[in-house]
Amino acid sequence: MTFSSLPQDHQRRTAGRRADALMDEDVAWSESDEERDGEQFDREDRAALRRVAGLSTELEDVTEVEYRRLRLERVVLVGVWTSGTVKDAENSLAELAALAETAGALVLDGVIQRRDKPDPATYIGSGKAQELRDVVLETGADTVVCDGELTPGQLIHLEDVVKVKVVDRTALILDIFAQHAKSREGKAQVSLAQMQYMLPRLRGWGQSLSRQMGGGGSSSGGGGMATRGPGETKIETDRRRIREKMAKMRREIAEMRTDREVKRQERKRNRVPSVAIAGYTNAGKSSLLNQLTGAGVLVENALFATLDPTVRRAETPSGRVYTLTDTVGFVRHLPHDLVEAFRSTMEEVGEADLILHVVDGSHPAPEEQLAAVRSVVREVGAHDIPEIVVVNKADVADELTVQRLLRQEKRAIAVSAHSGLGIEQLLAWIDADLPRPGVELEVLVPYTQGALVSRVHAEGEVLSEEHTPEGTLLKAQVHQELAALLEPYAPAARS
Ligand SMILES: Nc1nc2c(ncn2[C@@H]2O[C@H](COP(=O)(O)OP(=O)(O)OP(=O)(O)O)[C@@H](O)[C@H]2O)c(=O)[nH]1
Ligand SMILES: [Mg+2]
Repeated sequence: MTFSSLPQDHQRRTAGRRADALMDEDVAWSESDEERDGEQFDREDRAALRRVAGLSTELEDVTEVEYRRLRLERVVLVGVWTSGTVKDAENSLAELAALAETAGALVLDGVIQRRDKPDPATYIGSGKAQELRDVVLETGADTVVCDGELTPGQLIHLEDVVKVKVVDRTALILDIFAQHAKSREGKAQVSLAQMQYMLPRLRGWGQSLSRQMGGGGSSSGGGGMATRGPGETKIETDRRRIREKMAKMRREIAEMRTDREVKRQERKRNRVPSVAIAGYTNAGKSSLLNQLTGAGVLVENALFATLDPTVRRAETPSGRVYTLTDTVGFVRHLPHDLVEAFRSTMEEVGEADLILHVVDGSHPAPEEQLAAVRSVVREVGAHDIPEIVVVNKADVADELTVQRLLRQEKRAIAVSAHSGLGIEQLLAWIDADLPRPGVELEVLVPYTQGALVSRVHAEGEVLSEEHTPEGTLLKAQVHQELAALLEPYAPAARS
């Protein structure tokens, strides 16, 4: 069953509105109990009611639990503007629109209400909620998306007023992640976050359901519809099953993590420096990875195109080898459950030697994006890792914005992952910022040990190289392990 098909609160639906909508009344409905009670419905209401087919209060499989999936819906956006300028509020709603479209919805309209804080009962004020109902009717929307995380109560109450499905930003982001996750680990992480989100809301919706189904004040005397709601016991059972499922999921994720951990440890042991590409969603992280390494990672003008970290081997202009990791994009108000679920993935960022923080220079509010990313990066404990701010899309960005960012950020560079502008310099910066290997030595490596020389090039930093009759005379900085291997070739005088 899907919760999205829960009956709207039709008992309390007043008639009279839009009598014209009844002109093409569906015959099936003219025979319903409610109709005989003299109630009339809007076309949207009827459509919503009709979706009830197959409604079951039984949770067959908790993984099937739906939490208002948002796909191919016709949506109206609504935001509460509490602080900042009107421009900020509009940007936020524009981002919500991009998110909704990424989830596969069609955005019909968007409204913002100026308030000190969201209404505790209905998110927007009750008067505005009525206006929103009108917008819903005018546009023929079947879903309202709120630009925030709503309490279970707010979701229910607002649904009561607008009479269509209401979802919040968190559910929307979870939905996009669910659609985009490809790896087993990614899918499991999203599922876990969805269940976490669902848990408190299950109760709310359960109550709503029982109120609707057994609800008082029904003119049909409470005999027509089910008189028994799913009841607390039923909800408790569902919640327990979800919790069990979550525990199992956590164990599975922990196992999958081990595998990746092993690989990461291996890279660490081999002293391969790692560079993580982090940044706001759609900033051009994957494009940059492709530009820097020639990898064919999926690039899409959609939010959260990348959900699984991709690791690529790369080489600096001077020949040092490092790994470059593409990561999940960030977004403002990333649901906390999701941050938790993706913690292991984000730890890739947390353990990097250098972070390339990509920001879309053509975005109206790049500073906000930088701040949003940093707040999550802090959460995974990656705050003291050196960072290069990569102002991307310089080919289309406003020159003044780019200059402003370059001024504000300590170590920032303007590039275009498309045209290649600035990439050469960025590569040089990466080279310079990679951790220096610890041991400086001078060795004379016989030509029979060519492999060792190659390793010095790849893993260390060659300061000078000379080909003598006896072998390669190298002055280089290398890590401990390599230094030990080179030990036999150090001229006795110097060791
Ligand atoms: N004009 C311009 N567009 C760019 C540039 N780099 C990336 N884009 C576009 O920006 C969009 C997002 O690029 P991606 O590389 O997928 O961005 P991402 O940061 O990996 O996004 P997610 O994985 O969704 O978080 C795509 O439409 C790219 O073509 C650039 O330098 N200039
Ligand atoms: Mg990407």
